Amino acid sequence: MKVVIACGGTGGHLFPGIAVAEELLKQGHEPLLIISEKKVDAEASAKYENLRFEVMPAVAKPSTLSPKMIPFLLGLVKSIGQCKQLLKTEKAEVVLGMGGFTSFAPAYAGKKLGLRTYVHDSNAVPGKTNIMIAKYCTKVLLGLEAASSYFPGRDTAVVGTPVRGELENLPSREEAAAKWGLDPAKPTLLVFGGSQGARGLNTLVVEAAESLECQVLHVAGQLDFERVKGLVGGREGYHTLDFCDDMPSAYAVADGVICRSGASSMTELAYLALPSVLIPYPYAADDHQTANAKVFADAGAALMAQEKDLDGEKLAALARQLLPGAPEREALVTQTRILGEGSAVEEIVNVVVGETSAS
Ligand SMILES: CC(=O)N[C@H]1[C@@H](OP(=O)(O)OP(=O)(O)OC[C@H]2O[C@@H](n3ccc(=O)[nH]c3=O)[C@H](O)[C@@H]2O)O[C@H](CO)[C@@H](O)[C@@H]1O
Repeated sequence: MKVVIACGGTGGHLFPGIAVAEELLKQGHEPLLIISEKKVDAEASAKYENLRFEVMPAVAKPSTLSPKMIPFLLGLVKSIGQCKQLLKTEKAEVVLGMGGFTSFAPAYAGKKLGLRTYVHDSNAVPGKTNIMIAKYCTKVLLGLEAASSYFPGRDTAVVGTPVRGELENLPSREEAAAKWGLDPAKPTLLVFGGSQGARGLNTLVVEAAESLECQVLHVAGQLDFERVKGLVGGREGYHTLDFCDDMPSAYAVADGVICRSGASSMTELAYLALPSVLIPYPYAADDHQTANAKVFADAGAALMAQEKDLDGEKLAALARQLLPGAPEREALVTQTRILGEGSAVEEIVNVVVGETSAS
């Protein structure tokens, strides 16, 4: 079956799309991934030589009264035309949008051509674009049950969020520690701020680490890397990097994680049963990262704190609970593992290739 997957713009849309494409390929189907012109898409897709990618311009929607609205609408019309052409040339049978604005034109074009069309939303509070796209879709696929109420009258299915295939086989802790110049025998925290990094979180972690007895692998993000490196100085057992293109090795050395509550990051934590402190990105649309983090915190699968309520000392007290030997750690691991059960990739592929009629 020929399936076009629109998934660019951010790691949180791209990696789940790649995971679905890899499974489709394994099952003998023919996926094609539409990604955006953004650097993050080019970098992340480069290592998947087995997959076919098509770059399409995607412009984020400006606010309704913005003067940018007219060029945006013209761009959108053009983009829909290009997508229709691509779907026809590709002889696509199904369109799957992994969410966000890069999904709009492909999903709309697919609907107009009479193809089965799906959109996936991984957050507890779905994006406005996805709510808009939903009316052109055969079915809306959700990462978290909490999002169902935002799609009244639509056919929805809670399928979870796909995890990248490369996390199936982590390197050994020893190999991973050697890669980062860390000691495999020492407790280790992994810190990252989503695919775009996080200045406030970075500062808090550097402060907290001063009183923690553990190593730190800190992915600071490209924009904040030099500043964080300066703050850390030559501290032993503290490895800072700008972007991590080897998350399996990063997770393999970690006993616990401090990160934002983006849906893909959280899905990976659950899949690997890693305990975490989740610090929602304060400016995320509709505060959806707080809603995401609450799902894990309410299940006892993670600790959660707002950036504004934290200082170095408070964060250190939370992070200590993630380290081996801490009495709280075992329950967090158990609950996280429960949330990681089931395979979203399989469920999505079953829906996408299994259904036969458009609604
Ligand atoms: C600020 C914001 O609005 N972020 C949203 C964005 O997430 P964003 O893409 O920022 O974050 P996610 O947590 O969903 O995904 C991050 C992905 O990037 C990977 N990674 C991260 C750092 C790194 O150095 N290398 C690397 O590979 C992680 O392993 C993960 O797979 O889309 C998600 C899906 O709609 C939302 O849930 C997030 O809330």
